[in-house]
Amino acid sequence: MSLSPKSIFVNQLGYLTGGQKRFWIRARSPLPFVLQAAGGMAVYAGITSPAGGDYQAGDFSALCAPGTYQLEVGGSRVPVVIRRGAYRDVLNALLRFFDYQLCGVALPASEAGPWAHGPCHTHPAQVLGEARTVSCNGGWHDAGDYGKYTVPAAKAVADLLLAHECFPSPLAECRPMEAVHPTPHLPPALEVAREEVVWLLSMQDPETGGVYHKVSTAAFPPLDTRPEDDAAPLVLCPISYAATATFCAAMAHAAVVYRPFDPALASCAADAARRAYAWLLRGDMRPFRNPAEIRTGEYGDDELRDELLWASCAMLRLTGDPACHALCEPLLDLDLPLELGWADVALYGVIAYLMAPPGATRTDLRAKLVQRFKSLLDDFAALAKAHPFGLPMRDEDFIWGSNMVLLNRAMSFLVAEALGVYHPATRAVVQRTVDYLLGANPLGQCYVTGFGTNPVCHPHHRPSVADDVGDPVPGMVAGGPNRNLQDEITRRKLAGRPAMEAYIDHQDSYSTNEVAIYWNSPAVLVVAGLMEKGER
Ligand SMILES: OC[C@H]1CNC[C@@H](O)[C@@H]1O[C@@H]1O[C@H](CO)[C@@H](O[C@@H]2O[C@H](CO)[C@@H](O)[C@H](O)[C@H]2O)[C@H](O)[C@H]1O
Ligand SMILES: [Ca+2]
Ligand SMILES: [Zn+2]
Repeated sequence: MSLSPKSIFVNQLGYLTGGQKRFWIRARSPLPFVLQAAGGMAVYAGITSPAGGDYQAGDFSALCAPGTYQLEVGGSRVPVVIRRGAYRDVLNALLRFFDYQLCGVALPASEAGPWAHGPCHTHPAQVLGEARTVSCNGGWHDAGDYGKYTVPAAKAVADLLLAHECFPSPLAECRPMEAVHPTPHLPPALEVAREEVVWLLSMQDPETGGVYHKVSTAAFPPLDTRPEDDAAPLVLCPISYAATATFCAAMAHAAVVYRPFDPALASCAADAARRAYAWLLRGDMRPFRNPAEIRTGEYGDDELRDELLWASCAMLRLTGDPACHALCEPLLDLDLPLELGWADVALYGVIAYLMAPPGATRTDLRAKLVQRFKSLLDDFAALAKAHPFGLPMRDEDFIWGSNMVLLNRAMSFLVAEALGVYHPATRAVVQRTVDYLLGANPLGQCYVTGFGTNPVCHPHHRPSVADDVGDPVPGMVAGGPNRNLQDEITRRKLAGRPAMEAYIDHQDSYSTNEVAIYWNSPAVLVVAGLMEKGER
């Protein structure tokens, strides 16, 4: 049977010498395969085995010698690389993406290369419905738009702080855009995240401790608007429960992590967290809805007990205060979905509880949470076992931001292991996730801009569309397949496609091809974690 090279799916950045190495083909029956070293000598041979659906998988983990090989299967050949540090460059780019998203600062060509731009959105924002203005520039643009939203920012910050806490050494090799960060420079993930922490602090109302939901223009500007040309008035949208709770959690987390590196910032964050927590205990759990005159992203969320759970556990970790524990207990008893999303955040709460000083927590409750964490991973492992590409995903999980759903699940395994909760499936799930993200998927698509033999070239990302640079900003994770076809171009072009193929590399496909800070943030942790487990 002859195969087109387009039916052979590999991790397009390569494989770590000591790691698990697998490729996939679209074929119904097993096929022999050979790996040839430069010069054509066959150095490894095997036969594929059924992976589920129309897919076969070939495993060549036993081949560890670094090199560039030709994989020959079904009469076609594709290059395969095995090398130490195969993911070092992409990790660096995934982290530098946050610097490219910086708002209010000029990105010099010395750091940003051709994607340099002037300062943007430096004007103050008007508090909706009031004459008052607030200066809340800085921080990161959320995604392909220029809005800055507290709730997803909190996830992105938490992920980068957890990445630093769990895997500091792979991240130590990254190089943020130092020229745009103040001195003293911090470990890379903390250096990058500090900008968002400082911006978040500006989103808290000094009077009440409540936190504004977002700052944006009233509507999304046209796609070909450069950052520095987006001059429409900025509006600060009302304080919300979700913003205040996720802010509280992220600030409490930052207060712990930055203490040894930037004690002044840590103490500001601790104080802000306390005031936000006090607001929560007074505030009513009202979901945020966009005001009538505002048409940018809403980040609405009707279930807010998980945000209170996350805030309470993060405050417990920061303060050890038994009053926080009293609030954590009933919330931890609820059957809230253990996720790391922007709306479902309960697993951040469980992680914070398990990272709290043992003396501040109950041993039996810790044991119960470890058990719940383990069974969550068991469920993910069962999904991965049944999935042709070994992913902890069902078809219904391929939604808007499906790459984040997948990365969050891989992140769950890695953070669990960092907390001493081991699972036999961790290494395989994490490797398969990175293989999928970097090209081993039914579209042969590498979902990170600037990387792979088939990278994302046309992301829904205003700076990349508006500039006169051919290639998009590098290191951005695209949202990925979304079987719900939620934009006009996917409805027109992708009707009936299988879930994993409901993606199009087109700038107008905001529901499959946008980028977002909270899609890159789990990718930073997962790739760093894989490097930690393999060898760099
Ligand atoms: O596209 C990324 C963001 C760009 N900035 C504006 C934001 O509003 C936008 O966020 C996305 O906004 C989408 C539309 O509100 C969100 O999509 C929703 O995501 C839900 C799952 O989180 C799905 O169940 C639901 O069908 C889908 O509409 C998605 O999560 C969320 O990441
Ligand atoms: Ca929620
Ligand atoms: Zn800006």
